[in-house]
Amino acid sequence: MSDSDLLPIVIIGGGGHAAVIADILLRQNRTILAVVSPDEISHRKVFTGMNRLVSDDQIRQFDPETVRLVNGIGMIPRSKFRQQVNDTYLALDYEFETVIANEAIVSPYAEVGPGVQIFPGAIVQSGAVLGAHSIINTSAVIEHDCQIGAYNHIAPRATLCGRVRSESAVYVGAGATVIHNISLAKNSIVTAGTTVVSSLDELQITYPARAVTRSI
Ligand SMILES: CC(=O)SCCNC(=O)CCNC(=O)[C@H](O)C(C)(C)COP(=O)(O)OP(=O)(O)OC[C@H]1O[C@@H](n2cnc3c(N)ncnc32)[C@H](O)[C@@H]1OP(=O)(O)O
Repeated sequence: MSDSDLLPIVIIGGGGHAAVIADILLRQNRTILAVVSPDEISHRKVFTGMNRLVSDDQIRQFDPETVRLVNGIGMIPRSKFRQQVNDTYLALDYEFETVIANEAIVSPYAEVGPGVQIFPGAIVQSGAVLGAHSIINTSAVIEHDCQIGAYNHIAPRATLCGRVRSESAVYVGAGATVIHNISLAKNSIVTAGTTVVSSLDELQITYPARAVTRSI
């Protein structure tokens, strides 16, 4: 597919996550038709000159065959909102663009699902599989043969070592390390900064060890 075949984009959301995505897309010379945000977006320079739509309903003015959507809503632990937005528009036959920053390193031997977003500095190694609509945030590392489920968020500088497997809607916080061969079940959460050395069950959350300070 040549650049001219790429469809224009509508970004859903106007916050920080959307701003990073707009920046990535502009540097790839993509056309951004509109940013959907009930809130003002003009304080973020990257949106300068862009058309703002105030309501999700206005997306339907675009024929699904003529645009691609990008979900610019950041993922919050325990929130299903991001996924619900995708489900709504997928049911209406819209497709979500896969966004890979120029500054990300993605092995040609990795598989990247539809709607995945890979931010600058991220590394996805050979044999990794990224499930649909997952976010691989800034400088996250997905090592060889990891299998990441749909709607995961791997936050900035998190590292998944070799052959980590995650099911859907897993959240790995910033700077966390998950050692090799670990499984993270559906809806589990690794809090920021944690080193995970044993697998997590569904809806489990793991916290890092903390230094204890007391008077001596
Ligand atoms: C571009 C971007 O910015 S993307 C966003 C990146 N952001 C992140 O990665 C942060 C993700 N968030 C986290 O990791 C959070 O810690 C959460 C939301 C998962 C915490 O979840 P909760 O279960 O609600 O934890 P809660 O806030 O109730 O805290 C429980 C205890 O754990 C502690 N705690 C929570 N998170 C952490 C953490 N990451 N490291 C150390 N201690 C923590 C709290 O201080 C609290 O301690 P206390 O009981 O002694 O008071």
